[in-house]
Amino acid sequence: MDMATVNALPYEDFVNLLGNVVEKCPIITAAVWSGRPFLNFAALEAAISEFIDALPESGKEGVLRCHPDLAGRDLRGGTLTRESREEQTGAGMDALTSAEASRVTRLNEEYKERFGFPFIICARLSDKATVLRQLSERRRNERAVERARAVEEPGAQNYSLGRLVRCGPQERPPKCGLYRERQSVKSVFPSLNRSLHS
Ligand SMILES: NC(=O)N[C@H]1NC(=O)NC1=O
Repeated sequence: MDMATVNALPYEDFVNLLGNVVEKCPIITAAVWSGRPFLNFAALEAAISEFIDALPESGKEGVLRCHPDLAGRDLRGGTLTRESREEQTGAGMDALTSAEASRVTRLNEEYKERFGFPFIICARLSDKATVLRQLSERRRNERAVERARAVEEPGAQNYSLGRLVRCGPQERPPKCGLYRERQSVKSVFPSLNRSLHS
């Protein structure tokens, strides 16, 4: 989908399509909608980043809290968003041994107890060894350090912004962040085109 199409989307379609670019935080998409028209992909990406960066620390922590635990009850109970399920299963979170699952659960609880928000990692860029190692290491960070680390963590990846919106020919793929990193647009464009014009 190109930027002209994105810019022309009515509010409802804009939020229906891009509302989960930051996991379960459609308010971010609803807020940046008023920034249309976006000159290019980078401008849309920047608007999302700037909204998150402008949040008070409590707001940033709220965005972090909207993310499901890795290998948590949402995965076990089948209540993850489709995108989170793809990400977590892609990192092997559904294929842990019972010892690994117990360790992830314990470390997740310890992490949340210390920081007040869940451990966040870009599962798409990780495997279960990376998840276990980072969870074990990062739980010892200072709070402010870890909050910044979590916010900057390459996107906990639903439909990536780059997957929904085609960068211009000269544009670089978006930086990672809490929203989903670039994917190949072709892989979803036809279906999105169908969904928008169904
Ligand atoms: N806790 C956490 O990182 N969850 C997210 N990460 C990711 O890539 N998908 C998720 O569900």
